[in-house]
Amino acid sequence: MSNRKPIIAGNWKMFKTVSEAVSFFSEIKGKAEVDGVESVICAPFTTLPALVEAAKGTSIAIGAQNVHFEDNGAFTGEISGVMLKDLGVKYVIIGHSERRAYFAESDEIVNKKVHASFKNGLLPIVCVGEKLEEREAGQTKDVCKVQTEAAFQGVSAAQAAEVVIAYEPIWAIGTGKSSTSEDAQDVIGYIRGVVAGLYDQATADAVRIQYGGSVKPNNVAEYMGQTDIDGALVGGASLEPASYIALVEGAK
Ligand SMILES: O=C(CO)COP(=O)(O)O
Repeated sequence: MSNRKPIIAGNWKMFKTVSEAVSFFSEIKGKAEVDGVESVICAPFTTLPALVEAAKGTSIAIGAQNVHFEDNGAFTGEISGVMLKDLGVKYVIIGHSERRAYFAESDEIVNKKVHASFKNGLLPIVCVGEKLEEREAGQTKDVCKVQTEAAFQGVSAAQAAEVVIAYEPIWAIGTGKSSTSEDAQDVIGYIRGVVAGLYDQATADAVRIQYGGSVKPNNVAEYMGQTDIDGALVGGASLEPASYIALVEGAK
């Protein structure tokens, strides 16, 4: 039905110095490169120049974990899409639940960042997902719908087709309590339907949707076996070279 290319993205969060990042990369080079699977490392800003350099001539893409929505200006401590593009970064994670929770990132800011990404030739990985109490209250799909619709506001169909969505139930992040693959498929299939409602079925069929939350080498294949799950956004298990390589291999 679709020819979506599976995409495994490691989200290192606030881990690794430049030398640790370069050493990691030298170990995954040639290994976390599997035909038919896209491999992306989303790393701290400080490591990006070295990683982009190390990734030259490989099929591994480099991503950032945040971007400011303005191109430049008096925004102390922020990094813009212009700066990331200049480095050679391809992807940027937007709206991770940790940024929503600890840095007051609203749906509106997420949307502005999605626009800033496209303006600067970066591809957004937009994170959506419910809190435990929202899940228990039966609000999972409603929460994902609101977050997805907000993120895509004013985004053209051609751009939308290039967005990667990461469905990350917050209660599954870093807890070892992963969603079952059936539950993840249920929500991700629903999110695809939300995109179809905003655009059309062809656009929705083009969008890649990852699952994230305690994905490990031993469960990645199970998620990948589901119709609508096109990859994984992985925190903890992306930090060790052998584990990251196994994730990419498991996504074949
Ligand atoms: O937040 C995540 C990826 O963005 C998931 O983290 P873990 O894989 O450590 O649960």
